[in-house]
Amino acid sequence: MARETLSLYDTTLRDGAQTHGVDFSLDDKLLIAEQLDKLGLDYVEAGYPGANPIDTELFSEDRKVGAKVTAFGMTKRPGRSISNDPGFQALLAAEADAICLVGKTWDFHVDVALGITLEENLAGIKESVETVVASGREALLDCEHFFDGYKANPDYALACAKTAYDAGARWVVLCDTNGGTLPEEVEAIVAEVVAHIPGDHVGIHVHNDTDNGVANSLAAVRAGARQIQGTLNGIGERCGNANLTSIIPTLLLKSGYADRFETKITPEKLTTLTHASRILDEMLNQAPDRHAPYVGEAAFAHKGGIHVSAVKKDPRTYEHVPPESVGNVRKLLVSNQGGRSNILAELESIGLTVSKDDPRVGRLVELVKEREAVGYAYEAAEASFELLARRMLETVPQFFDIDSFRVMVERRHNALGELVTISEATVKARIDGDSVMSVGEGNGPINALDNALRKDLGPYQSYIDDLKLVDYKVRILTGGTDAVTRVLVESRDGEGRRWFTVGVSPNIVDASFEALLDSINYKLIRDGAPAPS
Ligand SMILES: CC(=O)SCCNC(=O)CCNC(=O)[C@H](O)C(C)(C)COP(=O)(O)OP(=O)(O)OC[C@H]1O[C@@H](n2cnc3c(N)ncnc32)[C@H](O)[C@@H]1OP(=O)(O)O
Ligand SMILES: CC(=O)C(=O)O
Repeated sequence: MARETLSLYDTTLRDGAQTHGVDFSLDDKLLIAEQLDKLGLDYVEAGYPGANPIDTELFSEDRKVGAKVTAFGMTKRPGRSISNDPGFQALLAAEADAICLVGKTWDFHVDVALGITLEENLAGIKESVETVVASGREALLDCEHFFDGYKANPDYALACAKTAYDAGARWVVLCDTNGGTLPEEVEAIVAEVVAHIPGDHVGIHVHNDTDNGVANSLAAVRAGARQIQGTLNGIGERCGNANLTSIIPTLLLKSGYADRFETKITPEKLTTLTHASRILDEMLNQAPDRHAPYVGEAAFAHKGGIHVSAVKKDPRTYEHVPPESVGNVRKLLVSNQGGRSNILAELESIGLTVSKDDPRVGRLVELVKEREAVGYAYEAAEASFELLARRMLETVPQFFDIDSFRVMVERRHNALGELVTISEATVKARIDGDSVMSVGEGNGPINALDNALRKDLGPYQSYIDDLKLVDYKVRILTGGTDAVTRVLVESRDGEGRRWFTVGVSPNIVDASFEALLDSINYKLIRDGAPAPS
């Protein structure tokens, strides 16, 4: 049976820009638009020309990509002609393939927000859509608050949508603007709309205020809508928009959708999904959501020993889709929830071949469990696990020894009379028989200690010159006087490789020092530094 076409419309760069804490530069927008285009979206709504200088500049040039570049704006201002409406003129001046207008469809909003009659609003929608069509661009109408409007006054909400369709809108998009509608309501209302407007002209745009953004979009498709609007990672106003990063793989990989519909996203393009999702986070300078469906780091991470044992036999035992189909990877975690299978899988991934029956594997499992019981967390610190395993399974060089360290924090007035806090650290190391003393300063005691430790490692210095401490996390594990501190350190080198190490101690400086030492030793081993003579 021939599959029906579904149109995918991305509004990361417009509704996503309305996310609390998100500000895109022009370059950010161009980079994300490129990713969306690679992924195979039909429309990229790139912004709101006239609303701010970045969006106006973006639409001042022809930014041709495969997807239809769409400019967003509102229907004409009440009481003004279009020629006398600067906002509408900015839209018409935009270099865009399509123009998406937002129009009021809830009688309450027409009354309260616009303060005009219901007829005036209908006339505004008609004239606005007709003007876009006459300009040679494809027109879409985002029917703002459609579902709330339909519940309050179905005839009027439908009349607004129908007016836009009759005026030539390619898509009439039903919006759950306040995000409070539930899937069963969406399904019932969309089914009623498609009795009046053909489904292949009806779209859905929902917000996630009841955590039903994805479910509502799929409900609309089941009821007959054929365009879905959403954003990468579900960013957007308030609780976000429908998450395309979840919707897209669901459409391509799940029966009931994959066998009924086709989109421009091929299985090959789908493998760029995880990358696109992470690039957006990187750009927004935020940690990716580890637990995000399909693309999160934990989406295919198996921790329970029973799971790992079965996944090694056949991944389908605990995975609903293959991770590689969305460009993600499987992770088999080492932790106190694991057994021999977890450890063997991790050893294999770091290139250590050990037989399943080797007694050292059992000892390593026990050691991991003992250390996790006192606060270590190896699933988050794979480099520290690798050091632990290598030390048990092979001979690891002792590159240097630390004889002692001292850290000092002093608060005092400087020569200008200002109150300043100074941190200084001294580290005494023995390297190849030589004693080396280094002093470091920093913006805090750990930074000073890190600087001192990495200042002079003699013959090993060139191996760690490009090592950078990029993240540092502290967690107090038990309360009261018995509290221990766990420190997780993320390091990166000049080749962009990242690794995580852990230290645990009742003393935060000691815990940090242990994690820093692991990080340096890991780098020396990975880069093949020679053992001291
Ligand atoms: C559901 C959505 O996400 S819609 C998109 C929301 N996104 C944004 O608002 C981001 C970009 N917006 C902006 O930069 C500004 O709001 C602008 C440039 C569009 C308008 O700025 P201003 O002219 O200062 O107006 P302001 O933002 O204060 O108020 C919006 C005006 O548009 C009117 N309006 C709102 N929706 C519509 C509509 N669909 N059609 C016509 N007019 C509308 C409002 O009644 C209000 O008019 P009023 O000032 O006469 O009361
Ligand atoms: C248009 C839009 O973003 C909304 O109604 O939610």
